[in-house]
This record gives sequence, C-alpha cells and structure tokens, in this order.
Amino acid sequence: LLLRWNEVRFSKKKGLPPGTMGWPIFGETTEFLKQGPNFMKNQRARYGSFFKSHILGCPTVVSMDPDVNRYILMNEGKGLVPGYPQSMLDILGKCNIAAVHGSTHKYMRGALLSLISPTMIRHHLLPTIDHFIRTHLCNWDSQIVDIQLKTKEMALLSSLKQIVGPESGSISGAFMPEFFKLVLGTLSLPIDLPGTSYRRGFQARKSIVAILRQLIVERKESKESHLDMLGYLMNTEESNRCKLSDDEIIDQVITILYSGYETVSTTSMMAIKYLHDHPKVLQQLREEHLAIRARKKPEDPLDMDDLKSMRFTRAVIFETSRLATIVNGVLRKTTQEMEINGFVIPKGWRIYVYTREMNYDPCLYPDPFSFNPWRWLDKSLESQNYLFIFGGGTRQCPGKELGIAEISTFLHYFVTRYRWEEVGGDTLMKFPRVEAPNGLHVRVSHLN
Ligand code: HEM
Repeated sequence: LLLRWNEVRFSKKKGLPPGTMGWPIFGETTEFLKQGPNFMKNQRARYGSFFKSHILGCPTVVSMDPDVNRYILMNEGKGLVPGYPQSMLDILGKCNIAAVHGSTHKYMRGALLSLISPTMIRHHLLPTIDHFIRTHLCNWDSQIVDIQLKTKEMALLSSLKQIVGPESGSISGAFMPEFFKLVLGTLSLPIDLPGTSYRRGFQARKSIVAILRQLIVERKESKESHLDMLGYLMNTEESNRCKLSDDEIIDQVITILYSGYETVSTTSMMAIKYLHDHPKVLQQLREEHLAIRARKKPEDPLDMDDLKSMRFTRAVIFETSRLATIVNGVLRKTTQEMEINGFVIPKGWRIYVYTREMNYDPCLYPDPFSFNPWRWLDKSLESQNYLFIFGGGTRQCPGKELGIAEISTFLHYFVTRYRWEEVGGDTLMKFPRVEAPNGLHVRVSHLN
C-alpha cells in the first residue's frame, strides 16, 4: 500500500518521465546500491533512457541518453547546477567549487585554472610530482605492498606537496588521517550524531581548516614569497585577478585535494591491476618508459617532453578509466521547473547524468569489455562528443592533464624499477565506487 501510495503521490505531477519511486523516504536506494549498474539497465529496459526514481534521499531523474547527457552538461546557465549531496557540500565548504554557480564559479574556476595551467605543470608541478613519486616508490623491492593504500597516500601527499611545498613534510602526519575521515564523511548520510561518519567528517574538516589557517597566518607574517599553489592563491591580486578571501583559499585547497584524490589513486591502482593481467600491454608500456630512461641520466627528472612522448601511457590511462569506470556519472539539480527531453522536471529535483554505460558502447568501442589501450592511439577517440570520463561542458575537469601527469609519472617509476605479482585473494568492488575492500596486495621485486 505504501509503495502504491508513493507512486500515486508522484503521478499527480504532470509530465514527469516514466519510472518508479519506491518507498517513501528510502525510495529505491537499496535496490540502486545492491544491484548497481544492473538496476540502471533494468529500469532503462522498462522505461527508456530517461526515467524517474528516488535515490539517495531525493527524487531523481536518471539520464542514460548520450545526447541528453551532453545537453545537460552544456546548459548549466539554464538552471542545471551541480546537485551533490548535502554531506559533501557541508564538509567541503560553502566556497567549494561545486557549491558555487554563475560568476562566482567563473572566478573560482579561473583562479584554479591558472594554478594548474600547462606552464605551471611544466615549471613547477611536474618537477614536484617527479621528486615526490621517485621518493615514494623507494624501497619497495622484495616487499608485499598494498597498491591501493600506496596510491591513496601518493595522490594525497603529492597534491599536498604541490599546494604547500616543503611545509607539507611537517603537516602531513596530522593532515592525512583527518583527510581520510573527511572523505568518508562526504560520502555518508548527513546525520549529525556522535559516532556517525558525517560528524567525524565535519570534525575532520575543522582540523584541516585550522591547519591551513595557521599556515596562512605564518606565511603572512613571514612575508616570504612561495612558488607553490598556496603562494599563488594568496597573491591572486598581484596577477591582476580578484583577491580571494582566506575562507575561499582554504575551500579551494580542500577542493583540489578532494577532486584529485580518489580519481587519481583509483585510476593508478586499476592501471596496475590491468597491466598485471595483460602482459603484452605491460611490455609495450615498459618499452616506452625504458626508452625515456635510456635518453637520461638516472637522476634526471621527467620533463614535459618526456610526458608528451608517453603516447601509449596516455592510452593505458584512458583505457583504464573507461573499462573500470572510475566515475559513474555526475549529479545536477534543477533551479526551476524545466522541460528536458519532452518531460517536465520539477524545481529542486536531482538529475543523475549517468555516463557509465557509454563507456561500454560497442559502436564507440568495438569489443568494449576487453582492455585494449591501442584503440586510443587513434586521437579522434579522445575528442569524440560522448566521452565523459572527465565530465563535460562548463564543469569539465580542470585537473585532467595534471591527473594524467601524476599517473604517468607513477607508472614511469613503477614499471622501470619493478616487476610485480598479485598475492591473490583480494576482491575488487566495482560499484558504487571502485575499491578493494581489503586492499590490493602485490609482491614487488626489482627489475633487472
Ligand atoms: C584521473 C583523474 C581525474 C578524473 C577521472 C576526474 C574526473 C572529473 C569529472 C568527471 C569531473 C566533472 C564533475 C561534474 O561535472 O560535476 C571533474 C571535475 C573537477 N575536477 Fe577532476 N578528475 C581527475 C583529476 C583531477 C585532479 C588531479 C584535480 C586537481 C586539481 C581535479 C579537479 C577537479 C575540479 C576542481 C572539478 C570541478 C570543476 C568545476 O566544477 O568547474 N580533477 N573531474
């Protein structure tokens, strides 16, 4: 009766897309989380690629149609703004990029883009990444390492070094456990009670804000100039842009750390997994990197030309992101009632721009379930209209090239120094996030 009542309640609204709303309050969240991609495919088989549901606490329209997805991502100006869960917005801060729209988004994004521009990557970020990863990968010989843990530490600590430079050494010990709690909090229900992940995440945000605020105060007092991201953010006025407030700087830093953390670490881990399972791909990748090493002295860092020459590595990274589907889709919400795809979407509804299935479209990717990096050597595949690995439209990932640089550097040092075997017995979850619940353990030995 409750189910029926809930359907009738929503059927009073005219023009909604087809679909089911499940239980009051809980909606279809359990089915969505349990069945994952199959839930989406079953609903699509029944109702088409644009259907309504009620998941993760909100009435939601799921869009699996490539053209509609593109339209939604391209039309933020018409009132299709980011629609991430409340817990994420609370913990990442009110100036975080997903919480701001219109002109504020434009200037926050502008400030971010200038920090991670190709020139910045060439002169500052790549040397920092190279130095960090070289050290991070030391002494793995004859060890069993948990690649998941190592890539998570790498993604966080490498970003921290790019942001606060040498000071990262003194703060990383206190910062890392708080950051891990913050990430868990953003993915939880916003229940503010003792012991909940949300409460812990919110407390972790407070500790992280305090650490960053202290650093900003010290830097203001010392008057020294710093060539790291924090240094640039504190001097936006000098470079003729709007001055960011301390709160905006802090949220910008948290945004950079958060956005590049799980994406970069999970892609790196899955690349190691796929390379292990596909020796021919590993062989070609290793040849590419040994050729780069052969041109350099052992202590020479990677430079931009090396990075540009890594064509096969780039292909491996794209194929890993596609096949593993690191990002299932992005969330938007309507700021007013609007018509999309011939249906009426009420104000405040979520739209799940679900892009996962496009990664397995046999028209775009023949034999879509095989790991075939060679397909990306045809450059047109990267510029096709339905590639949403890095999002699309006005919110397309600004950290794409930086992320690729980090993963490429990691792969460079890993495959030129080591060979590895999986210990075995670890499980990999693919949905709702790609993760190895007990880690991904590999036995590492020196490459002769
Ligand atoms: C393999 C690595 C990465 C993947 C797969 C990835 C994926 C994505 C996707 C799909 C979006 C779109 C979100 C949306 O439309 O709501 C996005 C946005 C974003 N990414 Fe990345 N990302 C990666 C690395 C990074 C890195 C290293 C940074 C660090 C600066 C970063 C910073 C951001 C930011 C700030 C946004 C929000 C942009 C905006 O709202 O204007 N990403 N990313």
